[in-house]
Amino acid sequence: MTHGKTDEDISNTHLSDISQENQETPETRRRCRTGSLKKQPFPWFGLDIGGTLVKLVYFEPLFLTPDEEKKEEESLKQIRKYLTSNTAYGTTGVRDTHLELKNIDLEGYKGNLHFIRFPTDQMEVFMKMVIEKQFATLIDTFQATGGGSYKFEEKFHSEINVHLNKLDELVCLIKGINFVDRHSDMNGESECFSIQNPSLGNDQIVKEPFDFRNPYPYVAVNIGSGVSIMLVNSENDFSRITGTSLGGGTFFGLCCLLTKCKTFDDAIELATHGDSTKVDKLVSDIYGESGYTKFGLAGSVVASSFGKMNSAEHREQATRQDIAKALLVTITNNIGSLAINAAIQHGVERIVFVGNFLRVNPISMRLLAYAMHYWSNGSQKALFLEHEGYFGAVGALLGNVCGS
Ligand SMILES: Nc1ncnc2c1ncn2[C@@H]1O[C@H](COP(=O)(O)OP(=O)(O)OP(=O)(O)O)[C@@H](O)[C@H]1O
Ligand SMILES: CC(C)(CO)[C@@H](O)C(=O)NCCC(=O)O
Repeated sequence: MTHGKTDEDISNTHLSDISQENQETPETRRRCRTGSLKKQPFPWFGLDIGGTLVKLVYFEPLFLTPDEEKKEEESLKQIRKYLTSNTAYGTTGVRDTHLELKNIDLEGYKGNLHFIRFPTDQMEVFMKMVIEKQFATLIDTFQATGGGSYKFEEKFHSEINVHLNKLDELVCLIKGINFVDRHSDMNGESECFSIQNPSLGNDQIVKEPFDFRNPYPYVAVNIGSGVSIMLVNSENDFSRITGTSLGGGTFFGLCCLLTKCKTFDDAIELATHGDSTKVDKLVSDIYGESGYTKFGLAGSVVASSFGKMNSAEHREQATRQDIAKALLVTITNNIGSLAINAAIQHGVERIVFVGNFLRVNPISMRLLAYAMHYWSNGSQKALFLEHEGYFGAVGALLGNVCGS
């Protein structure tokens, strides 16, 4: 939970505040006189430097006019080629090709939007790439959001002479959600989906397209390293209502600690083959099979997460897979509980879950969908978006120095 915060701390934010954090340099002022992304020189990037992952969104313009083609410097062509012809950068950078948005319209240009991520602790490698691939000869300012835009600002400036133009992470997130939802069905798929029959006992999910064109109000739950929960009243009006430090970073961190797994994908793979009931104490373990009927707690409900691990016998029986699954269930259910309370408190029906914790993670999606349905008697609905953790970076791309 967000501890020690007063109502005054929970401030309403407007998208027009997007450039409040900007510390303009003479150069950024010069470049943005016109107030339009279109007038920014290519390449167009949006950077979201999070607590665990950096997300980089790159707009690849198609169909440049002959004049623009002629003017396109050789180094710009090289950047375009490097980013669009590779799917891996160094040993840790990945381009999520399945998320590429083709032929989208941006400020009068048609182009493809590419989605790239790498671990935040590999920032040195990214900065080396910026130098080697001559990004810095073409742009001197990255539109950047996330806590790392503050943390790394000085390093970028002093080491590679690149400015980070800081944009608020939650403003970028909401702006990015809105933009991607409106542009992504060009690939023939619905960006927004719910989960069919989430109560089914297995971890497979069947996605059901959801029309997100008129979504307001909705609760947005961003599950990154930590979790932020926002009430979104309209595209330009939202507030952060609560959050929790028990997020994706907690799952991954504890899983590394307890199972010795090395990657997030391995942690999810372990969980896929685990049985959390070997680790958690259920209501049936306390009350017997019938559960605590007087207060509607079925025997299958978790009474105490990790509650069996005080017993040496149970510890011996629990596998790495069981522990990974119990961790995933624990963290997911806790987030689900905060989300449903927030939605009920504010009388909101739609709860949109985003963030990279949901990457390759159908188990959590199903659990969240089930929990929203179960705890609200069907009146609240969990929604998910295909581009999961990339909305902040998209918002940064759109929110150039002058606002867009
Ligand atoms: N390849 C990966 N490496 C590490 N974590 C991953 C990976 N893929 C998914 N995750 C999960 O996603 C989480 C990070 O999500 P996300 O990128 O949305 O947040 P962030 O921006 O880094 O964090 P925050 O917003 O709290 O600063 C990790 O904590 C982990 O649970
Ligand atoms: C600190 C941020 C906003 C960084 O993205 C995120 O990790 C978060 O919302 N953490 C939870 C903080 C809290 O509300 O307890």
